[in-house]
Amino acid sequence: MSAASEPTVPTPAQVRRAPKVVLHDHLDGGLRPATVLELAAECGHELPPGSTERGAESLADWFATAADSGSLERYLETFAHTVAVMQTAPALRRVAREFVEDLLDDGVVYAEVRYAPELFVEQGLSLDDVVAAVQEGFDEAVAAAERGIVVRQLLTAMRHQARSREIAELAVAWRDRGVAGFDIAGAEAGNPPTRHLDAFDYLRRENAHFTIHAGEAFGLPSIWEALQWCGADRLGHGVRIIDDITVAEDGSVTLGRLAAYVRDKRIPLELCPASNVQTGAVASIAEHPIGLLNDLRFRVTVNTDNRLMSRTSMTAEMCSLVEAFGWTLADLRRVTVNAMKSAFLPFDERLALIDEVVKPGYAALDPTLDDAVR
Ligand SMILES: O=c1[nH]cnc2c1ncn2[C@H]1C[C@H](O)[C@@H](CO)O1
Ligand SMILES: [Zn+2]
Repeated sequence: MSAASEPTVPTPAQVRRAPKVVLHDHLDGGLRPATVLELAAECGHELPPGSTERGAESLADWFATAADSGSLERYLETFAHTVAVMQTAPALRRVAREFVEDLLDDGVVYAEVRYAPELFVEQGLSLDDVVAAVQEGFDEAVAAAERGIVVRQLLTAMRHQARSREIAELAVAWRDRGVAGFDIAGAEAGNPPTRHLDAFDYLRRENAHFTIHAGEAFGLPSIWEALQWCGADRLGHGVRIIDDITVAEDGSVTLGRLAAYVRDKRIPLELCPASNVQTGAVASIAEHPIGLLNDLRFRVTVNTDNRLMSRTSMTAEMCSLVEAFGWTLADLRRVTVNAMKSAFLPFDERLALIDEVVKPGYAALDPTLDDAVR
């Protein structure tokens, strides 16, 4: 559904050029396959059998196929091969720099990039060293870019581990040096958000921002805990909120109390369609709740999650939504403005990006686009 009077169904070329905002994109899920090969050779990491001989294309296939597992746990196993090659400062810097170069190529104008610093200390880096190396890589790419892009880090704690308070403190220590917030990730079942209440309490006392992976591989209780016990600003995925929405045969829709709360409070949903299909959270893009959630005016945002594992990009995600749901340029603009409104950036900076970058970028694609953004 579109707010424009004459809906414009965008072409893939228009989608590529459209300004994009990504709030949920993992650093260790977005390496270039060729870089994985080179870094693995440098550090002696053994990749899946045959990868080195068959080259980057074949390694890309391996990641996408192995991640296409129908289970979050098996999807996450593929990260062993990216995490292993990111254990030095030069490797982290390179991965971070290339990550931003690829975002630029994809038309992204604002990105929050997350990763778990605790995973990169196997060879002696401190947590501070890790954050500094990633920031250097981002800064290099931003400085070299031909157009503007704003990039921030989100520091993730692994939910099955016990370092969340420490990582939360790290996020606060780096808050004025490129880190915009905090997150927890990893296997959701058996590791509820309330395991990390101490970290979340601390962050709230520090007036800091955080999102929580919730409602991806586990359902409503996880979303409820993330919001009502932990105080999350946003939901990483949150797709299972659909379980609290009933559509009757006549098409009328009833929201349960939690779904109503999420919509009433404008809680941003960091939806990642391609990733959800791979982990089995949804059966197909066409059946993804994002179509209904967008129609019902939840605060929907579109994200990639892991570009390598899900063989995706913001352009690809948006094109798949245009194809599956007939989304127009006005729909793409709405989710982009939604994402920018939901960013962990100061209000004036968010507003400036919406007014000076996002809206003019869409107007350049279609000057007739209705100016009223829902
Ligand atoms: O979609 C996800 N759900 C839960 N955990 C995830 C997802 N994508 C990546 N991760 C994990 C694997 C990474 O090593 C970690 C930090 O980026 O976060
Ligand atoms: Zn994720």
